[in-house]
Amino acid sequence: MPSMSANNFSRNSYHNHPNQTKGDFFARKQKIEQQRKSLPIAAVERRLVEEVRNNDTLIIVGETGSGKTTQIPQYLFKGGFCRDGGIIGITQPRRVAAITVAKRVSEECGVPLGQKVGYAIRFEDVTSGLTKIKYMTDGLLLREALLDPYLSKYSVIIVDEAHERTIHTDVLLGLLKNVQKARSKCISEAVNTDHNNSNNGHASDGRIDNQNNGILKPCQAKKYNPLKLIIMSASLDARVFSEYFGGARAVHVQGRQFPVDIFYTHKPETDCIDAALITIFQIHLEEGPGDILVFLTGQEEIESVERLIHERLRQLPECNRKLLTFPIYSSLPSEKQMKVFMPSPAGYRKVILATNIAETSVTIPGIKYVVDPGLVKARTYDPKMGVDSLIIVTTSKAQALQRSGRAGREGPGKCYRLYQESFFEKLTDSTLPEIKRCDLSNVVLQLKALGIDDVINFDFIEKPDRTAIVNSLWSLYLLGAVTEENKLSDVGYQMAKLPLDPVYSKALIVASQFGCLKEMLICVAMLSVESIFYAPREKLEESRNALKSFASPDGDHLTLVNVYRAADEFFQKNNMVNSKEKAEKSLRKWCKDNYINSRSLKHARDIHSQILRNVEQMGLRVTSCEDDMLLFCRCLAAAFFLKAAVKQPDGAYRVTLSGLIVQIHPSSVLFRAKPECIIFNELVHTNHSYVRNVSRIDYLWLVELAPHLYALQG
Ligand SMILES: Nc1ncnc2c1ncn2[C@@H]1O[C@H](COP(=O)(O)OP(=O)(O)OP(=O)(O)O)[C@@H](O)[C@H]1O
Repeated sequence: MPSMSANNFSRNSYHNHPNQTKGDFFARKQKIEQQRKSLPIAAVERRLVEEVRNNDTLIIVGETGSGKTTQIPQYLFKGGFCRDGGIIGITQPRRVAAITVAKRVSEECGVPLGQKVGYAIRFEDVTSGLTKIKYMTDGLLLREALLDPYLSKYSVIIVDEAHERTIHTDVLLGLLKNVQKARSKCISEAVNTDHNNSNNGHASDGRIDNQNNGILKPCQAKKYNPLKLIIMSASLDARVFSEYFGGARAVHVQGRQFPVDIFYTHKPETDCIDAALITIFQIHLEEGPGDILVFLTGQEEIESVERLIHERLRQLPECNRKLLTFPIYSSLPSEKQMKVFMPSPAGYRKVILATNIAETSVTIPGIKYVVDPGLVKARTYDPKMGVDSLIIVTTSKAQALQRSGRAGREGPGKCYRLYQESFFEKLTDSTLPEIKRCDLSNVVLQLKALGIDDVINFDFIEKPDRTAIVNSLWSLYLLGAVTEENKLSDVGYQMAKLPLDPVYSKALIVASQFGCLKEMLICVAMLSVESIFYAPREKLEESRNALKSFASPDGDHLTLVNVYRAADEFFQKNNMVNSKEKAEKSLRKWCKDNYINSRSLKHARDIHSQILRNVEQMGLRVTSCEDDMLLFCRCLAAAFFLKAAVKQPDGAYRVTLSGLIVQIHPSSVLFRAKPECIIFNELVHTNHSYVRNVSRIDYLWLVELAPHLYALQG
């Protein structure tokens, strides 16, 4: 093992715009005021507001930490952009950023969160009638467009961190371009519109009047102001966005608040984990105070680095052990995620072990050092096989820049890149847009529901792979969402209304016909959250035993239903004799005793209530199949027939549609039972192809219940 001093870094000074006045000794409010004033963006407040006034679309590129996300919405509010009742909406690619930035801005404005400043993410809306500055995920705004195609309540929409090019951002850009055109046209032409049609382009049942491939009809001129659109990032290629928006103006905000020194290694590193550990300890033992943020590829890597840090700490003298670790990754319960934002106790140094969830937008107080091995786990999708793979790839330059930008937000910072400078030069400028590497069924369904029938010719900023679109259309057709004429069917329209993946939406519709919607609602809610079961490495045996008490011989779906019902029964019993708070506290203890992730369960309960409301509004029949498990398993086959697999002589499984050979994931209750035929919800590729969330079915049910696919296969 290399010694702790093995990492040698060459220094590459990065930026120097020191402006470190920080009112440590003032009261918090004064300190915040001071901080705001010292942000580079504060110097150009007036100019920026003018630019927005003069341009309907504006691209703003400014260094990380310069104040774009937190300040621009406040400047625009002050500049009168909400005067006519309009809202300023800011989209973020990640939930954690939407939440934490909204919290910060509400604090800066001195108002409780959810009033003037709020946030909305899927299944969580912290806004009110008073909200004027609304942070949200890009996916959420996309769903809002389904109900309100003109996004009429917004006067300004800011697409932040556009360089990330998430699938939702790309689709949003196309929609926003459309909305903007329609709203401007309303004003300039003041066309003679049908004043009786108060639903603005929606047919009487709420559907978009789809005459012209989603191009919105000019609407009542008096009703809308033009939509101001701002595209923002620290690291985007302004030219691409400007061209897409017909030569939109781009402005660059110069300067950063604090410098970040970048260091590279002299030699290539062969073991990234070891190199990261060495660097963490170098910083801890040799550098001044300040917390450390380390970028790792996933939960497993984070857990092993955390374990190794604790092992190495034990070898150090007592006085050097004041180092605390905090993990953050997407499936971590959010109360644990939020712990990274708490200040470290006096005398201690915090090490945050993060995936790229902490890469953009967020400010983690106390971070002075960033350790960046230059790797990221990226999702890729093979449309032919229907396989989602998570593979480790090198970051782009844009990602490296974002990562280093997490330091230097409260004072000068340092970023240690665990690769050579020559390697950095070879990195691609930006990451491959998600739309080019993801399953598109959900997007295609949403676009169709928005009236865009010809998805292939939709004005994407960058066209997705044609095969991927065609395959998504094929799956939607098999699910009954799209007709043979390539139109959205009634079922498809119902599916698009639900905030779920198309297969899950379809499962709810099928279950109402089978008479087991109560069970399917639970099942879908539980499948929509990550990591219901909690299996700490040191208590694997105990957690497995706990799982056995809920396990159903029919598979993971009924096991999830059993967990949910047991928890609900426990809660209801307690709630009869105790207050709700006490009953919730007991439920958390029950979860802990049963190795269940209480936050995920709570999330599932919330999702359950929301989708229950949704299906009731849609008029679906919510009944239970009681003890008729056979009926429920048949329903699973009817709902999830697109993902079925048959056992092979060697115990592996052959996926019926693609022919791919897969294994049942060890976390499944059917891992050992190995039934003849299964349906599953998830196919992941790590070192093997695994299927997760698996249930036992009879192959003949597929032929009977999905004849359009299986009768042909014989
Ligand atoms: N939660 C917070 N706690 C303390 N300071 C904060 C917080 N959020 C923001 N700040 C301060 O405000 C500055 C500007 O943050 P902001 O997110 O607006 O920058 P940005 O230009 O959008 O950066 P990025 O491109 O990295 O998203 C930060 O550098 C930091 O000094």
